[in-house]
Amino acid sequence: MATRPPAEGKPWELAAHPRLAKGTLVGVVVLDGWGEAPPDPFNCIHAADTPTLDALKKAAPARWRLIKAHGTAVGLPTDDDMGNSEVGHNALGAGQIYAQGAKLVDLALASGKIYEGEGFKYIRQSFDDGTLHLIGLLSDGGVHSRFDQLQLLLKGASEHGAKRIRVHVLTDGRDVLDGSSVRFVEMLEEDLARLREKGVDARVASGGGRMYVTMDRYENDWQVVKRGWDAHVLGEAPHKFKNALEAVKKLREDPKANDQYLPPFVIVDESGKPVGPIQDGDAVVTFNFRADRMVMLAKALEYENFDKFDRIRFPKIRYAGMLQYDGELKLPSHYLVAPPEIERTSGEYLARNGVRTYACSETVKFGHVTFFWNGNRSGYFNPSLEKYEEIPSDIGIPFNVQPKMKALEIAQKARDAILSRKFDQVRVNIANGDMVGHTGDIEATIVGCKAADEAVKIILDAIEQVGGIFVLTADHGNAEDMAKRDKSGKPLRDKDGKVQTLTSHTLNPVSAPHEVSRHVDPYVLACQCALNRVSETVCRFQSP
Ligand SMILES: O=C(O)[C@@H](CO)OP(=O)(O)O
Ligand SMILES: [Mn+2]
Ligand SMILES: [Mn+2]
Repeated sequence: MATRPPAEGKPWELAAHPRLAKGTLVGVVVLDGWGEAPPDPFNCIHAADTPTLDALKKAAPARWRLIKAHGTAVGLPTDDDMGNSEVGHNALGAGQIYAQGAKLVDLALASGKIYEGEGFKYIRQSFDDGTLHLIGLLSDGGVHSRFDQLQLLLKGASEHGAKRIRVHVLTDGRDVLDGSSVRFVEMLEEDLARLREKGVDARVASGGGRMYVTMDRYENDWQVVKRGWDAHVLGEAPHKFKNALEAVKKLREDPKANDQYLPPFVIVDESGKPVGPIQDGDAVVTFNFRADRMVMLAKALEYENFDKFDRIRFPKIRYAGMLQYDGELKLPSHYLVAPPEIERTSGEYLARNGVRTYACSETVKFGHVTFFWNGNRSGYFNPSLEKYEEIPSDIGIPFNVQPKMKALEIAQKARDAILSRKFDQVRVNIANGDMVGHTGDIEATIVGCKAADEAVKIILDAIEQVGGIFVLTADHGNAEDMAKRDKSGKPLRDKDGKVQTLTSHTLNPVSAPHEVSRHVDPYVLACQCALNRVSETVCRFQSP
């Protein structure tokens, strides 16, 4: 049980809902990456055939409202920050807004407190005799990491005694434009050159594309992490270069190259020796603040007993995460910045009130409706009341090739869970808008959105059969805008006149229902005026 004693004066018991009978099933459907934007050829949701959602909105337009899912509304540093799954599902699951990792790291860096914390003191013990390795996403996307934070950390670590630094870079192309890896590596190399002028031996040591190297999540494919381990830790990769700029430029010469999927590479010296494998006595920091895509690497770096792949060598290092990524596993045990303490989540309320819940998605989004939903805690609150079901995602096939993903399978599982009447809350994440949207393939994203709509129909039909209610919403935008735009909203074109593809999330709002029933007379959600209120309402609907 991940439950804690009640905070002083705050009982866990939920008050009865004024109108909704106890035992009414509540379906919660999160359409991942499904924002609201005007009709436009680059709005895949609009272009797709989505009769279920169209009918819902057309039948009762007043029941729908737009809610913000980006920026400060979900705890991000500024309103220029696009939404993402972690902050979206944290907000939905917790029913409250917390200053998120990005913001907490900003504050710790600005105040210098990051260098006074336990985590930094711990890794600093390696600075005299060992190397400091920084591993993370090289990007200013602000979803998993930020380039300016890496810059500050490099500067601060060297000022606090790091004499030898190796950076292991994961190229992005998902939260930022494809091809921008070259510019980020150039900027990083300039910073490292400045550090070298000051006598710090600082270099890039290895790298690869985030989706192919290191940053897998929810144990979808350990081979991704193994490729990263081999390059970062062992100094072994199929591609070897003299410096990182040459690496990304050369690897991008392949006409099919894509920053998200660059192969692993290591940087070698004149004699062909890797410049920065991780050795006994070194310090390692994973500088992403976001949890999901760092947990697997953190396990490989921290766990003595580990059988997911053959590590070949398990160096004795001092390892710290930028944040602690998993509050239940306390992983990693050392971290530079304390994560948001997401307390009293709806999942915990439901468990403490005897409400039975079922959560389901496919692997690539499974932790969104479990781990993120529960405030970045793995595991159940009360296994006798909860069932979490994972549909294995396709491995090794890009999602634009299989854009329907597992939408149908998720819907069928949810339908069975609803009709079984064994659960009071059934929540799912349907991944297509987001995962196919990230590929930048417009045709495929349109197919994916249609599949998501079909899945919604199956789930809502089942809810209707048992007389339940539903909350249908999204965590942030993605598929509704696939074009990079100028300030006036006009699509930007590259030098060949082609519209620049937007693979990232957006700043667009998402829709959420005011009222949550297709058939029962309207139950106006008491306090659903912002994303952060949805889950609180879900709790209250289910109160005994
Ligand atoms: O794939 C991911 O890691 C992010 C984008 O970086 O997407 P989401 O927040 O939807 O999971
Ligand atoms: Mn998402
Ligand atoms: Mn996404």
